[in-house]
Amino acid sequence: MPDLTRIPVGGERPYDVFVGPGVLAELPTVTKGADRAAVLYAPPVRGYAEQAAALLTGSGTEVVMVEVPDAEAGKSIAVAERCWDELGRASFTRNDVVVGVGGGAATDLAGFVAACWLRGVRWVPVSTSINGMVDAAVGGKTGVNTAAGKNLVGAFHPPAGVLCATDALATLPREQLLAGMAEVVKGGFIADPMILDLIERDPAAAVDPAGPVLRELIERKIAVKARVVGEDLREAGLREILNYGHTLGHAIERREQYRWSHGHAVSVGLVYAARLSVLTGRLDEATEARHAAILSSLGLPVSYPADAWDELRATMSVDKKARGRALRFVLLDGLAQPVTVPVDDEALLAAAYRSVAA
Ligand SMILES: NC(=O)c1ccc[n+]([C@@H]2O[C@H](COP(=O)([O-])OP(=O)(O)OC[C@H]3O[C@@H](n4cnc5c(N)ncnc54)[C@H](O)[C@@H]3O)[C@@H](O)[C@H]2O)c1
Ligand SMILES: O=C(O)C(=O)C[C@@H](O)[C@H](O)[C@H](O)COP(=O)(O)O
Ligand SMILES: [Zn+2]
Repeated sequence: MPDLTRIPVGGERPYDVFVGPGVLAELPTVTKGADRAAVLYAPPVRGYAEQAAALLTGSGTEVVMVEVPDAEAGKSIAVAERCWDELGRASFTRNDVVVGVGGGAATDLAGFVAACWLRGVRWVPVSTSINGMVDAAVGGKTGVNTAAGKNLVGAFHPPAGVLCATDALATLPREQLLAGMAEVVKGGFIADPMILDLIERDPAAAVDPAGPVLRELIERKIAVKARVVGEDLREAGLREILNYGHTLGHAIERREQYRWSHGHAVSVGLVYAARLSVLTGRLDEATEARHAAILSSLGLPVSYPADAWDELRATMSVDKKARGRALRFVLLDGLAQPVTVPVDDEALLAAAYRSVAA
């Protein structure tokens, strides 16, 4: 029997997240009833996608394999259109299912392809990266990037179930594993401080894919996300807290033309958001200092070039939380007390940037 944890996600279309080694065996159950499955994957996880395909074929499902460009290069309308062509060629119907295998980029794309095909077919992310497991695969936010910015085109389309393949972490490049920890740390600051305690106690154990601490951290962060998206799928309010650190983070990703990983950009964005929380009179400096200390202990970046501010500030204006001309930030009123507030004081925004300016 595989050692799996089940984390339920509520809301109008509830589903389960399964976490653990051997979780792929659940795929035929989660896709039950589909005549066809399109398995979308990027080259680094081809072997894993082939295992998924073999299981589906073995359970009587016809499989179409669709290899997509890796990482952010796959999150484009052009790639999505190629996937829809494949679904058309395979005569995909509303009875069929899209399976996305890989990191957050592959599952964001797969979910978006599924959300649009026939105005919405079932989909299942099989997540193979930390970022994917603790964040991207859970919650039904799907989408692609455009020239205007990150994730600006997409849909809320909850999956039929989520499989977090912790055994796949053995092949995840170390840098990607560490990058994924930025979203885990985010979860600690906005909702579950035990995450921070566990990392501070032993940062090396926290990123050991063979040890129990990383598994606990993954499950804790999934539980945070499950609680939030179960209550507010469409980001009408509460869900915005999951964007802590992302206003600046997304701007950095775009400025770097996605050569920086999402997690690295979010890491800098978290330090910035913490400083802004202090400057707006909300957060104490000790909690602010924990941000950079914890992120640095995991080998994550906490600074960015000083001369980039003007460009980053301009990009932040297309952040999805903005309303009219006003930027809105997720800040902390204290540990695990996130709030979304408008900040229109340009001097304050620039002053907060000095905390990350290298
Ligand atoms: N939808 C959401 O709610 C949400 C949440 C967080 C992040 N995201 C998105 O997720 C993306 C970041 O996800 P990511 O950090 O997983 O990056 P990624 O998907 O780009 O994966 C990073 C790299 O690791 C490779 N990889 C993944 N799993 C592997 C494995 N087991 N073995 C070997 N290689 C493996 C990938 O192919 C890629 O080369 C961003 O596009 C971000 O916007 C979305
Ligand atoms: O699930 C959410 O909601 C999040 O904000 C989680 C983020 O970590 C994630 O990067 C998400 O893709 C960002 O969403 P966006 O709407 O700001 O693009
Ligand atoms: Zn994120």
